[in-house]
Amino acid sequence: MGYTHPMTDALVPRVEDFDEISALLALAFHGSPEPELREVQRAVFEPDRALLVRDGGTAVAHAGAYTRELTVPGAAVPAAHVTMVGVAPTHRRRGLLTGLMRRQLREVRDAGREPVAVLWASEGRIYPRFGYGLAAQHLTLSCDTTELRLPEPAAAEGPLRLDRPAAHQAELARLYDRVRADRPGWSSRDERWWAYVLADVKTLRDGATERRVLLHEGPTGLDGYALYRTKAEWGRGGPCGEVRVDEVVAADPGAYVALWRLLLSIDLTRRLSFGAAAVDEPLLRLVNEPRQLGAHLDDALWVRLVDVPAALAARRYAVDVDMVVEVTDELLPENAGRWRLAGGPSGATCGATTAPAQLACDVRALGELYLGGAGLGALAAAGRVRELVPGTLAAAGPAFGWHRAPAPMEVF
Ligand SMILES: CC(=O)SCCNC(=O)CCNC(=O)[C@H](O)C(C)(C)COP(=O)(O)OP(=O)(O)OC[C@H]1O[C@@H](n2cnc3c(N)ncnc32)[C@H](O)[C@@H]1OP(=O)(O)O
Repeated sequence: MGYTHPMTDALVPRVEDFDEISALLALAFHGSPEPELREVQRAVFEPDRALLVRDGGTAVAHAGAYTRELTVPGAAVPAAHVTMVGVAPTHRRRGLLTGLMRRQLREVRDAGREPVAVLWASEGRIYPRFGYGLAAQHLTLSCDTTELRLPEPAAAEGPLRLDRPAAHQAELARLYDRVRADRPGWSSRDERWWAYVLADVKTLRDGATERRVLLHEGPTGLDGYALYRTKAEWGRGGPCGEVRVDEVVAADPGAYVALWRLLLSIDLTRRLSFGAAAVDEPLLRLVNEPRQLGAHLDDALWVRLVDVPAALAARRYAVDVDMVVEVTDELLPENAGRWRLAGGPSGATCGATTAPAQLACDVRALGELYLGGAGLGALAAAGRVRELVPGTLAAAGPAFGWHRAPAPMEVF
């Protein structure tokens, strides 16, 4: 049986189809189906949220979603975490992805539970056409640690312990949840997600050690942890090993510095890499030579407002804002029209209005602004937001910002 139109032909797979989906994604991402990784991914797979296209019985296109919360400025909102998107090389550029994205967004919208969708894109050019805007960037650090010093501690730093991460899952989860509340871009992690995050697939270690957790004890218990591994290397000048940091979570500045002090000075290592640094990572404000952090800017989260008024009302705003915005949305026409947003640091409302608009933009620009990481002024300067009433940008710009930059953690 061949396919005719992916909007109608995409099926909701069964859990038993996972191996086939996994093989399709390995094909699309140029990997080989790897049994240990497959089991880790199977544990978080949500078949009832997935869409699978078959051609003559063979899986040729897939898109999935995870049910998680996303921290946004001042709140956490249910968000469809879109994932595992792939089309077989033999079936690309025939509109399969377009059909899957349209159907997925329609289903999320009609279910009415998640006002936004969020994803990591393999390539930035794929998702804007579906209304996704680049809402969060991140830094990858590649440092020569011999060039970096941290300030001496003002007071004695708490004790540090090293252990196997899995032995501390519940403690890590409690701390993560405490810190997550104030970090737009972090996603909720239930037990399954913690198992996913802590899984340490051997074939993905690239010659490095197993993953370790570094724990910092504050006066009232655990207040910081780092997940990392090391890789031994020897050169003509002697040891030149590498520290590979996956995650640093600290509820207290003292814990943060203590963790980094150890990570930056592990014996026999000379380099450190960290792929999940925030654009406003405190380390940039601590080291004596920020340039030597070797920071590289990358795109991270792409956000799509699925229900514009519900999404805009769900986040908070840095300062009071009251304005009317005219929105266009080709894929979800319910979002198009004029919306009055009235909000501030303690909450917001948003509803349809016939009042004249002060700003105009497409739904993608709103996705870009949603986590507080993109400037309204920058979008206006790019011609992507139009100021219809002079003065609106200056008044509304600060409202859409936030005191912390959005900073995603794991790639999902
Ligand atoms: C959230 C995630 O999982 S991100 C991971 C995405 N997956 C991958 O990168 C794996 C490898 N790539 C693929 O599997 C496929 O190429 C996909 C999924 C990116 C695209 O699937 P397709 O079915 O070929 O997309 P489709 O035919 O619907 O293309 C729609 C439009 O997007 C464009 N487009 C799609 N993918 C790309 C791309 N990678 N680069 C540039 N343009 C692209 C097409 O040219 C087309 O444009 P047009 O409408 O102007 O003709």
